[in-house]
Amino acid sequence: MNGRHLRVHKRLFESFKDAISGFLLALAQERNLKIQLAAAVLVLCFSWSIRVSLIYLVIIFVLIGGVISLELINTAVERLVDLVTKENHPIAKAAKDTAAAAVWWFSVMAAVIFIVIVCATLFH
Ligand SMILES: Nc1ncnc2c1ncn2[C@@H]1O[C@H](COP(=O)(O)OP(=O)(O)OP(=O)(O)O)[C@@H](O)[C@H]1O
Repeated sequence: MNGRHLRVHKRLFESFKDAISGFLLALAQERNLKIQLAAAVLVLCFSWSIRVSLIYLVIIFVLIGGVISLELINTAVERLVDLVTKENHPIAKAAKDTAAAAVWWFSVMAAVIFIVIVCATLFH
């Protein structure tokens, strides 16, 4: 392996390390993220117990990934807003509330899709 390849691998490894430490920091600081991860474990256990099909399981993993990813982006927006201003500002509020709305929308849609999957599995 030459020097250029080693550098590329090192950079890749560093960015994985940064992403994992960002995730662990958010997990330590955000109650919502802990709740969502706990809910994800329950959803996966329940899905396994009713023997959902492989394709439904893949969809459930995508939905869980979507909720967690959006929560992490929401957390990043909150941090950025807090960095920009400590004051009460309507635009700061709009930014935080809009980011929170993104999580809310995806979570509601994920819950609806999960209910459809459960019904389709139990009553097909
Ligand atoms: N600088 C600000 N100016 C105006 N309103 C703000 C400001 N910071 C926060 N808020 C309001 O307070 C709410 C809670 O903000 P906070 O930063 O405490 O997020 P949070 O409670 O950690 O949110 P979440 O539960 O989504 O993690 C925001 O959604 C927003 O409506």
